[in-house]
Amino acid sequence: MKFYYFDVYGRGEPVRLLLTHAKAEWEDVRVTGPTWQEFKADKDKCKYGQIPVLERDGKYYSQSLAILRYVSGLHGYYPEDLELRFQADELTDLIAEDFAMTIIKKVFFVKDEEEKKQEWNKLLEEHFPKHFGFLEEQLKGNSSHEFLIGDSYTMPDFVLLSTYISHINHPNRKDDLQPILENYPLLKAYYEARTADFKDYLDNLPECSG
Ligand SMILES: N[C@@H](CCC(=O)N[C@@H](CS)C(=O)NCC(=O)O)C(=O)O
Repeated sequence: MKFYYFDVYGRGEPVRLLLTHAKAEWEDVRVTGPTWQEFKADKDKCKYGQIPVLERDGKYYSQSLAILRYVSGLHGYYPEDLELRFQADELTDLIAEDFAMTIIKKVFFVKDEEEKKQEWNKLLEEHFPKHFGFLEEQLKGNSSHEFLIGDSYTMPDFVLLSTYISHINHPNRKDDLQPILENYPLLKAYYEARTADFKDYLDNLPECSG
């Protein structure tokens, strides 16, 4: 398998984490400049002119969350039970779209520095406490408290872990976010335990802006 994405965490990191945890055979292809223009123009590989794209056995797959579901199914992280599968989908959409993409849209895509600062402060006051609260409740309601669903990794765990890399422990953002996390003890313990599972990966992780 080859996973094509820019040299950022963004929409690609959950898939990278999942394939790493699964010990899958895969190549992390970080597309840049001229390679990107060439790849984007190739409609057989990059159907929608956007990445992430997954290549497997000569086929190309698009859309980050569809790819995530696909590799989750391949590697046993997508529950068979319909109710649990719904929970996995629900949490994945909540974390990937409502929690993480909102941060990107409200802050990273804003060009004006003053406006960016104001939006970031608003996220610190409202967005992070709200989403940390949702996640704390989910962990509280799960008998193991160690994972989002059941007692082992499922798809949304990789999405949540990727928020730690992109935001909560990111050198540019952790001083603002870690004090807020102190109010959510189960979530804090979750991040500590889960990142410990990825120690080697995290020690060798390329530093990206987000
Ligand atoms: N809904 C798509 C969105 C993909 C997307 O917006 N990709 C961005 C990078 S995060 C991209 O390829 N941007 C370059 C471009 O559109 O030319 C997904 O989730 O995969």
